[in-house]
Amino acid sequence: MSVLDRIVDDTRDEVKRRKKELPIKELKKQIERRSDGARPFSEALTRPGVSLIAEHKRRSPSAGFIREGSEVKEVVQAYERGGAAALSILTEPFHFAGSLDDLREARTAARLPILRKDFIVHRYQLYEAAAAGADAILLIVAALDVKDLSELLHEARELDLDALVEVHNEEELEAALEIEADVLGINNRNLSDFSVDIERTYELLADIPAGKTVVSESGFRTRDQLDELERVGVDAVLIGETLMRAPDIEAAVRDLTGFAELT
Ligand SMILES: O=P(O)(O)OC[C@@H](O)[C@@H](O)c1c[nH]c2ccccc12
Repeated sequence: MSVLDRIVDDTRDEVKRRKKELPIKELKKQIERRSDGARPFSEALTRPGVSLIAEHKRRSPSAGFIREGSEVKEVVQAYERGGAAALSILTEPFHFAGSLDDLREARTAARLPILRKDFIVHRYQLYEAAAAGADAILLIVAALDVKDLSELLHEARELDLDALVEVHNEEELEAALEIEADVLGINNRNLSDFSVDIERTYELLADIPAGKTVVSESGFRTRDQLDELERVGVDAVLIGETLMRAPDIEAAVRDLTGFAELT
């Protein structure tokens, strides 16, 4: 069984448990009560230059603990000050040590739009995301069949959530285009064996029609790499590990975004 399959199985069990604990109709009430408006996620990615989606990730199956006991507030405020365009908050509990509380905390600590980074397999999770204050959700094509993918994408739109639809190969890209995803994520990391190859982005980019918003995900470290993405027309980049490991997070973000410090 691949790691992805295991995470998806764990997620299905966890969703069953949570649905009993807090029924979807309660989440709907919470969503109605939300007073603060949605923050535009996909718009934030299409500004000039490569937009940075900065990710909060305490641990990962490939790297183990990255920043143990990380304080969300501290990290996301450094991301915002450094010039990130949006936040990605890992909420998966068992393999990434994240939670929806992390997302809620990010929401109050910073003003940037937020992506709920998780393994979405059930509509319940969309309602959870909206209730916790997410502006966007991740849909991983490798984890879903086309019918579920399409239903989740449409239901997300009804909830005013943007969807980042993640692909890793041609076949997955075709599925994402078939369901008319607007925001496509090319994951350079293979979720079955964790190997990372940034070339993946350049290979798949050639088959993406004009008008789509493209995000390149995983494995980035330097400004030069981002310049190259900008040159070929990629809209945004998603970076986690490099930033979470940085001793001075704000400075690391500035180095990548070229965002000048105000004096
Ligand atoms: O930490 P990195 O190499 O900068 O990668 C970030 C992000 O792309 C990665 O965390 C990711 C991409 N797709 C995912 C799906 C689930 C969990 C995590 C991910």
